[in-house]
Amino acid sequence: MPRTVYAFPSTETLAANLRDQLLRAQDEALAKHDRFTVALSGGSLPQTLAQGLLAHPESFQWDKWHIFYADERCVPLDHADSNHRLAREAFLDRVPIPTSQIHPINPDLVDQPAAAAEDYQHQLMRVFALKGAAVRFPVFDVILLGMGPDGHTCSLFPNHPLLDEDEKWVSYLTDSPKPPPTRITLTYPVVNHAHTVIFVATGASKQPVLERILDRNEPLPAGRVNPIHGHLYWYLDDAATATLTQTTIDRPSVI
Ligand SMILES: O=C(O)[C@H](O)[C@@H](O)[C@H](O)[C@H](O)COP(=O)(O)O
Repeated sequence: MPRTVYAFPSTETLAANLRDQLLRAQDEALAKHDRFTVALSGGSLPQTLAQGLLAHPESFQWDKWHIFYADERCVPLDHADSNHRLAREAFLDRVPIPTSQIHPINPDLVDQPAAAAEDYQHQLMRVFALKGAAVRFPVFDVILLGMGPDGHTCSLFPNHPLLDEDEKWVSYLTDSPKPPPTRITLTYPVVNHAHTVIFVATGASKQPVLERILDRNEPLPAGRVNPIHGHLYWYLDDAATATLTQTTIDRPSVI
């Protein structure tokens, strides 16, 4: 798997370069098929995306975008803990993606996580409409991920049995060590079939976990993201990377 680790001097420059990469990914996707499929996580990611995307929204073909969530908390869609609400407030409400192409969890199933995960897999199946038995997993054009201080990504937490899921596209958990406890998440096979996976992590608080994952190759959940046919990018800032000593870091000229 090809891997590129970028460090930028600020969140602003990171966001602008990320926008540029998403534009290239969108154009590449639309040259192949008539849609651009993106999965988003929560945390600070939607705000960082907003900083880049909303500065030049006219560059994008929003009517081709399909938004899914890399993970979601099983709460009503307008709840303060909802990743969908976070993304809407950050940028989705301000770009013309057709509502039918933004895919939150089914709000009627937030009290039934197993059914919510199954329903979400069906939402994915409808968009990806896989043909042929050989195609087992959807291929997202881009999956955008954050990473917690414990190395979790999506809702894949250290030492959790979900790390071994190799069949389902979407799983659920009721024992997330980070509240709220009940969530659904994309599984490794889906993340690792994506065309492009991008981690975004900024700030000095990420130094210890980045040392473990990038310098020491510890198999924490984020470190186990390994796209089979795709490219893995780390979008980091100088603060996050300051203590890395073993990792080759690309410092592109910023746009
Ligand atoms: O579901 C969650 O609990 C969060 O979404 C979480 O997974 C977040 O993405 C990471 O902790 C990174 O968060 P930051 O981007 O804020 O560092």
